[in-house]
Amino acid sequence: MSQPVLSIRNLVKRFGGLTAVNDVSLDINPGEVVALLGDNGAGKSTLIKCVSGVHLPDEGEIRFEGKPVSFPKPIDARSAGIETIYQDLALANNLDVPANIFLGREVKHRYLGGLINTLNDKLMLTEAEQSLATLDIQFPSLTQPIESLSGGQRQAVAIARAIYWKARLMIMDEPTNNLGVPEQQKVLELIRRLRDQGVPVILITHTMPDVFAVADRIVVMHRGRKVTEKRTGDTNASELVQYMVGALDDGREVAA
Ligand SMILES: Nc1ncnc2c1ncn2[C@@H]1O[C@H](COP(=O)(O)OP(=O)(O)OP(=O)(O)O)[C@@H](O)[C@H]1O
Repeated sequence: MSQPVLSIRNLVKRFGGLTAVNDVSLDINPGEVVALLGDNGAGKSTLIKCVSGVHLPDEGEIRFEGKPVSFPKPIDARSAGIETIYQDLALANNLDVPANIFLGREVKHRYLGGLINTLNDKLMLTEAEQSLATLDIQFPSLTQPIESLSGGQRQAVAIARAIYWKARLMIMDEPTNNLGVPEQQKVLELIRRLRDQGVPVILITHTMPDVFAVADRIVVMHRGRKVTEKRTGDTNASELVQYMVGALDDGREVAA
C-alpha cells in the first residue's frame, strides 16, 4: 500500500481547560476525499488548523509525505504543499482573477517577488487561464474584480490558485456553504477533479448530501474525539448522525 500523504497521530490541542482535539489519529491517502463531519464545536476546525499551521498542537505528531512536520505559521504549511480554503476564501475582492491566483506568495517566493512584480499582466492572465483550464473552468472574463463573480466562481478561483501553486493536500472548510444548488454541484465536481489529479482533499462539512456525493471516506468527530471512521459505502446518513450526536461511538465500544 502507498504511504499516506498525511498522517496524524494522537493529536491533542487544548485551549485553557478545554480539550478541543483529544487524541485524534487519522491518515489521508493519495487521491482520496475524506469528509470530516461533526456537530458545532466538535473540533473539526481546530484539527485542520493544527495541520494548516494556524495552531501548534500540544501533543501528537503530524507527518506529511512521510516526514514529521511542524508548521508554526500558515505560510509554512502552504510552502510544504498543504493548501487550506476557508469559508472566507481569503480572496482580494477588488482584484481580478489572475491577481488573486498570485496573491500572498510574496513571502514564500521572496526571490520571485521581483519577478512577479515585473510579470506583465498578459503573462499572469495566460498562467491563470491555464490553471483554470486544467479544472475545466470557464469565466466570461478573467479581468473583472472577484467581487463581481458568483460564490461558486470564487471557490473555483481559490481551487485554481491551489492547483497553480501545486498543492499536494487540499483542505476545504464548508466549500458549498451559501451557494445555490447548481454552484454546489460545480464545486463538488471540482473536488472530484482534484482527486482525479491525485490531490487528496479533506472536506469539512455539515452537508450530508455533499458527503455522499464526493467522499471516499468519512471521519466523525464528537467533543474533540474521533468517534468513527467509515468507507462511504459502508454507512448511511442516519448512522452518521448518531455518531455526530454522540449516540454511537466506536471508541466507547472498544473500551467497554
Ligand atoms: N481559538 C480558540 N480559543 C478558545 N477556544 C477555541 C478556539 N477555537 C476553538 N475553540 C473551542 O474549541 C472547541 C472546538 O471548536 P472547533 O471550531 O474546532 O469546532 P468545529 O467542529 O469546527 O465547529 P464548527 O462546525 O462550529 O466550526 C469549541 O468548544 C470551541 O469553542
